Amino acid sequence: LSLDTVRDFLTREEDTIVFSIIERAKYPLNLPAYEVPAYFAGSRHDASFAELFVRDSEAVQTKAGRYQNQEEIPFFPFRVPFILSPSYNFTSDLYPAAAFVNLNDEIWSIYFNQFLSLLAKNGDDGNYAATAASDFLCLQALSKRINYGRYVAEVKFRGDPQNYTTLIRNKDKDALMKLLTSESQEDVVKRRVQKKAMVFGQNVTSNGPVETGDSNSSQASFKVDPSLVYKLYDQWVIPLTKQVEVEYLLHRLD
Ligand SMILES: O=C(O)C(=O)C[C@]1(C(=O)O)C=C[C@@H](O)C=C1
Repeated sequence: LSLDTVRDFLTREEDTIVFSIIERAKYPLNLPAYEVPAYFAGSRHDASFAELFVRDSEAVQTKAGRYQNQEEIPFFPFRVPFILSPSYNFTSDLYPAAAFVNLNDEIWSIYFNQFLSLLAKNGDDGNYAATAASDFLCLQALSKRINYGRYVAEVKFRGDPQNYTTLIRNKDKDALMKLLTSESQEDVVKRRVQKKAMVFGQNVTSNGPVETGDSNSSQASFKVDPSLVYKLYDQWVIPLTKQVEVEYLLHRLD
């Protein structure tokens, strides 16, 4: 585990995030998937269709062993007596007492309450299950990336244990945030994801050159507005990753 390898991981995860939001943008908003039907209120199904879809999908993937690797954390943890996949002895580089840190609740809420209406066009085509399936992929990709802040923080702690230890003992969140921040790196990340949205989301035809999205071409030629992907990282993904890093560090000496 080194700063280079964790950054390589975050870079590769960008592809998954961009592809998954391009897929979600195929469908209109499909609002009924996110509302709790009145006839469910108070019952054990008191949740939106999208939530029920994620719960059941995660239950299947938990049984299949998906969360045996600590890199991924389910939104709805689910206990199973045994798992179906061949066993594998995952080692973890995380500090055990801090490994639980995650921001899945915040990710869930931002995705449904703030991001989705910026991504999907208004409308309802009834494809609720396909829509929820693509939401699930977006949520998994975002969760994996943001909660990977635990690994980034572990690397940073090991690289400078003395300074981090002092700040952790003082529970100085602001100073921890400052010490782990690299504004130049954040800038690289945001510009790169915007470019990925242009490259992965361009319209490809069999003849003529590949359209490269320069800043003059209209945004309508991209499947997802590249500036929305920039905003996703600028306002949510990077700040939440940093919050995960701080929370992890606060438990790093427990
Ligand atoms: O690459 C790092 O050093 C990270 O901590 C990750 C990250 C990010 O979310 O991309 C977060 C904080 C830093 O300011 C820079 C980048």
